[in-house]
Amino acid sequence: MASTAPVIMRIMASSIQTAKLAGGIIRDVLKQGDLGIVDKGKNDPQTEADRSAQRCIIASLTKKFPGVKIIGEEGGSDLNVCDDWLVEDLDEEFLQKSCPAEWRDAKPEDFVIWVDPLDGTAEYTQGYVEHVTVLIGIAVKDAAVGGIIHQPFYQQPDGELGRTIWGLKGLGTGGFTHSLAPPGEFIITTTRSHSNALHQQALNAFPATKILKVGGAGFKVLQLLEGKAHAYVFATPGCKKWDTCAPEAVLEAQGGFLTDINGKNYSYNADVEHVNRQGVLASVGENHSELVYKIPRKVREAVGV
Ligand SMILES: Nc1ncnc2c1ncn2[C@@H]1O[C@H](COP(=O)(O)O)[C@@H](OP(=O)(O)O)[C@H]1O
Ligand SMILES: [Mg+2]
Ligand SMILES: [Mg+2]
Ligand SMILES: [Mg+2]
Repeated sequence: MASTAPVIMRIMASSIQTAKLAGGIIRDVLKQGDLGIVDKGKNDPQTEADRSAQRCIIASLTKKFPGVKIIGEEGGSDLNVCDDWLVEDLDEEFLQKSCPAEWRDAKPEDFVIWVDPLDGTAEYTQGYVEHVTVLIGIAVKDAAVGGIIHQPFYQQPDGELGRTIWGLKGLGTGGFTHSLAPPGEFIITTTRSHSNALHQQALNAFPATKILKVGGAGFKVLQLLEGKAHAYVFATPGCKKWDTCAPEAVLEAQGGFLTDINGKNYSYNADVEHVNRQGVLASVGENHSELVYKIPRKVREAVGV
């Protein structure tokens, strides 16, 4: 099965296993205590966990899929890793599923894998570990098609740490229970560490009954999927393609939308600009275009159409 399944199914099944190992590395760095924080820019920390998790993910996926382009947040990594960090196995349960017809013939050169080894780094360094996710996004040509969102610090009912959520357009999602957000309320989830005046102007335009400020694009999209919020608003540049590729694919595989603040999906081919200049707007579905029109024109003009 493993060697005959379509490439996209093998990439997804391998990414599920790889995200789990990366999650273990992230827990280990925290346990050992020295985070090795480096500032990449204003409000843009990188830790030993970001660096090590990226090496594990990119080394494992490069070895398994040598013809596939992989782009990681932390830049060029040393792929010479110990055997313990090389993930060989595929998630067998996922491999049993049937590949949607539209992706069956996609070839290695059609893919770009966008890797955010640790989403929510600021929160990780501040102890809000439940906001942390590992994101592996799978694009085919321009579109975000598949995604893995792994939560290293999610506590399972049996006490085990870690949960892995996946989504593939045309197939569906797995690893969590989908819920609808409370009707009669309008709850927005948004950044807790990258706000600015422009973003605040957009937030003020929504009739929100509650605003949740949490870290990470992955965690915010999980809040939409689990019915904790109705919309994710980030009306300024700052997020990058590795932040949104996996969350977009998982959310849209569940019937939601993740777009820029003009309602347009981003492109995820290998040549695109990494920054999502037109911000992020995500919702669980039915009224996405109404949300787009709530954002003031001034904000829209400031980020460019
Ligand atoms: N102004 C900014 N500068 C740098 N990174 C930003 C940013 N705004 C958002 N991001 C990145 O987008 C992701 C989600 O941000 P937020 O938690 O504020 O919603 C984070 O990913 P990382 O933690 O992977 O770097 C964060 O660093
Ligand atoms: Mg970062
Ligand atoms: Mg990120
Ligand atoms: Mg990151």
